[in-house]
Order: sequence, then C-alpha cells, then structure tokens
Amino acid sequence: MGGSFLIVLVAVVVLFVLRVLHLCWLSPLRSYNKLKSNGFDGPPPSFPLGNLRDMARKKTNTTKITTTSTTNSMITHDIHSSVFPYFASWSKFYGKVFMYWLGTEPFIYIAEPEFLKQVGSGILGKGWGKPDVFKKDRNPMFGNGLVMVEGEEWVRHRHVITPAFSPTNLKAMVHLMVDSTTKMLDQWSKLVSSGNPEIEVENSLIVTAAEIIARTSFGIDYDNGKEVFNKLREMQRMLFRSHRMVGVPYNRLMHLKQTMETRRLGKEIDNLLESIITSRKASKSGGSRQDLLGLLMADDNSNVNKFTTTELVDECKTFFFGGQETTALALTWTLLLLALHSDWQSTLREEIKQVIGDNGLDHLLDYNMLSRLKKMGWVMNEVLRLYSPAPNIQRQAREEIRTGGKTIPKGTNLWIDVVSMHHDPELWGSDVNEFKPERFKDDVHGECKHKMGFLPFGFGGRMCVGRNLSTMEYKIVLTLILRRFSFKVSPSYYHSPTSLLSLRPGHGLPLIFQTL
Ligand code: HEM
Repeated sequence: MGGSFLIVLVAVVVLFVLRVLHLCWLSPLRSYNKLKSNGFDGPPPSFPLGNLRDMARKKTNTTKITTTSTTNSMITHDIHSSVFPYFASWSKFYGKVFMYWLGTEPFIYIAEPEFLKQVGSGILGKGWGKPDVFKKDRNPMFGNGLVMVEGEEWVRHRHVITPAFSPTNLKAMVHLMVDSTTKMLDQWSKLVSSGNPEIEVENSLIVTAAEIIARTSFGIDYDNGKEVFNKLREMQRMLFRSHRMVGVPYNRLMHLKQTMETRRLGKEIDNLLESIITSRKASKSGGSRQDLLGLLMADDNSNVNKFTTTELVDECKTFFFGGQETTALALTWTLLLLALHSDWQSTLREEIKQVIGDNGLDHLLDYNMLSRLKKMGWVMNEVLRLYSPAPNIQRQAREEIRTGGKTIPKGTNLWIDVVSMHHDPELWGSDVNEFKPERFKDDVHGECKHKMGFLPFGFGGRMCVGRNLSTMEYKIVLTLILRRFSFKVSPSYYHSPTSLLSLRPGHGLPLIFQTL
C-alpha cells in the first residue's frame, strides 16, 4: 500500500516537473526558433522570465531621471524613451519591428505603420484576438464585454452595441455631462475664491469622468449609486497596483491574495449591476431609459439583438472601464498643454464665444454646436497624438499570418507601440514633438505620412466604439472649463508621463487657476 502510494507520488512529481520544463523552457524555445527562422530578431530572452528583468531594470533607471524635472521650460513632449525605455533602447538595435518576450510569451513589437497595415491585410478583424496572457487579469474589469470578446461573438456584440452610440442617442446625454461637470467646476470656483488657486486636476477629472460614464452607461450618479461606483473605482485601483510577472508560468500563485481579492470585488460588482438590470427588466420602462444600458435593453422586436443579463453586466463594466479613464486623461493632458500654451486657451475661448455665445447659459450647449468647435477638435487630436491615453494596442494571432515573406505563427502576440508612432519624426516631420494643433486643420490624420501612423482610437473593425461619446464629453468639459477659468502650470508639477494601462501623469497635474 505504502509502496504504491510512493509510486503514484513520484509519478505525479515527475509529471509536474516535466510540465514545468515544457512550459518554462521547451515550448518557448521552440517558438523562439520558429520566429527567428521567420526573420524576427530581438533582445535575447532568458526563460522563464523572457526579457522581463531587462525591462524592469531599464524602467527603474529612467524613472530616477524623469522625476527630477520641474520648470516649464524643461517639459518635453519627446516622451517615448521615458514611457517605454526598454522599447526605445531595443529599437535602436533591432529597428521598428522585433521580437521580445514577456516571460514565456512571444511578442512582436510593431512601431512601423506599413508593417501593421500588411499584417492587418493578412487577417480578418475576427481573426484577431486579445492576448490570453492579459485576459485573465482584466476579466474582472471587462468580462466578455466588447473589448475582450472574439470571433463571431465579437461580430454579434459590435452589431448590437454600435447603434447605441449613434448621434441621436448621444444628443440625449448632453445635459448629464453638463450637470456633472458643473458640479466639479463649482468646487473649483469655491477653492479659487477661498484663496486656494492650486488644484490637482487629474484626480478631479477622473472622478467627474467616472460619474459621467456611470450615468451615461447605466444611469447611476454618485449620490444614488455610491456602492457600485466606489467598488468600480476600488477595482481599478487594485488592478493598477498589480505588478505581476506577466507571462511567467504560475505567476498567479505569487499574488494569490490579490488575485482572490480582485475576483471577490469583481463578483460583488457583477451582483450589484445584475440587480440594477433585473429591476429595470421588471419595471418594464427600464428599456426606455436613454442611457447605454437602456438602449441595449430596448425592445426592438428583434430577438437577434438581445443580450443576456450576464452579457449586459459585462458591457456595463466595459463601458465604465473603457470609457472613463481614457477620456479623463485626454482632458488632463489637454489642460497641461493649454496651460503651457495660453495662446491656444485664448483661441479656443474665442471659438466658443463665436459658436456658443458668452451669455453663460451652459444648458444651451447642444450636440450640433459641439461639432462646430473645429479648433477644439484639432487640439483634441494633437493632444491624443502627443499623449495618447491608450499608449499601446495588443493583439494575438488566432491563425497563422503571412505577410511580406514572413510568417507570424498562430498564438504570437503583437504589441503596437502607439507612443512611438505618434512621436516618429519620419512620419510627422522634424516638429514632431511640438504642440501644433493646426496640423489637423485640413487633414484628419494630421499630415502624418502614413494613414496607420495616427491611432488614438485603434484601427480597423475594432476601432473604439465610444469615440463620438468621448469627443462630445471632451468638448463639453473643456468648453465649460475655458468659459470659467484661465490656468497655468504649478511650479510643483513634475513631468513624468507613465504607462499604467493608460498614459497618465506620474505625479498628478497641479494647475493654478484664475477665475475669468
Ligand atoms: C479619449 C477617449 C478614448 C480613447 C483614447 C479610447 C481608445 C480606444 C482604443 C485605442 C481602442 C482599441 C483597442 C484595441 O483595438 O484593442 C478602444 C476600443 C474600445 N473603446 Fe475606447 N477610447 C476612448 C473612449 C471610450 C469610451 C467613452 C467608451 C465607452 C463608453 C469606449 C469603449 C470602447 C470599447 C467598448 C472598445 C472595444 C471596441 C471593439 O473591440 O470592438 N472608449 N478605445
């Protein structure tokens, strides 16, 4: 009895060791050789960590340098080497397309629009996936919502969701946005008039954008939905804090407590959203509400277009997490750039005066007026170019991709470096790191030499479904701010753009305000 137990135990241990050996060394080595034989070169990995150690070392060295800059004249928009120091350094040796490894996961790095175009033409939109290696981590945020879902399911979800973002539906959301922004600005006014003109705007904008997106997505404002709202924010903070060894087999075991806590929080959020949806379904009028959830629940006599309650929960979370921070950060970076370029504050104020008038009636703002704020549109594009809130886009090949004589094996991940492309002098010219909104005057691509070189909202069929909503929110918030205040950068600001899922200021954005 004891003998056979020992044999089983030894067999289990041997099998486990073989599996670890396979996962950590044999399998990645085989993929490495395959990519190499297809002409992909890159920094040498050492498995099972791949290139993670080198990445961490380069990041630490750079952080030490960037956190010491202070005065306005030292603020540079040439940010690629401080945001992604490892990619900036590797691309000097390996060019704009190369292979690197997150643990045992192979990645093709892409900062070459023409290569991206060719890869894209070798595969249909539904043939792409999102990297499995990030999926588990992000599951509590997005579930199987539009950002993560793949193949035919993605086609179905996209087909149902796109009409909810139509201009007619968005028009009805203007007053919600004006209302939440006005609340924030009233607080700013109080601070300024009480002698505290320095305001940390990043956090303020994130809170307001969270309220706007919660109201427009599922009809909850801060006062009546504190619980859902706080849990969504807590989840986001928790995921930011995670510094997992992404791609290293069994890395979750090293962060078991955090993984469990995120899952528990995710479950609680699901339950709260589920109860909102269930009670709306029961009230019958729930589907007639004009937020995104109401639009997705609307009874349009088509069974094809129906989502289950679980799918609705996932889409609500997706809108919240996909739409809140990105828009808040676009506004944050805009305030920095406008604070540095007061001439553009005046230009936009003049445009607002011409299009909307200066009688202070914020409720008169309407959707059609916003589309006439052309110069504000150029500013938005230029900010999204210099400080793209989504600094990278990832894919995983669900089938083999043949392009330009090379084959990308099925399962390979692609990491598209948006920051690098947006700061590439070969694409934009020698003034690439200057703030020049007028480059977008007559060209939606900002005179970029390649159509795939400007990707703030992604590309192809998976382009951001919320871009019109976020443009509308951006214009409303910025209009209301510019009508009340002028502002400049505080001497306490440290310029340290950092990539933590999104591109954000490493130390917030303190600005000094003056009431107009
Ligand atoms: C300035 C603000 C925003 C930026 C910079 C931004 C950026 C992006 C980018 C780059 C993608 C493509 C991701 C990929 O291909 O993997 C994307 C997709 C998406 N975004 Fe946005 N986004 C913004 C606002 C919003 C808003 C307000 C919402 C919703 C209310 C939203 C919802 C989504 C969804 C659902 C997708 C997935 C689309 C699909 O895969 O079919 N985004 N966004």
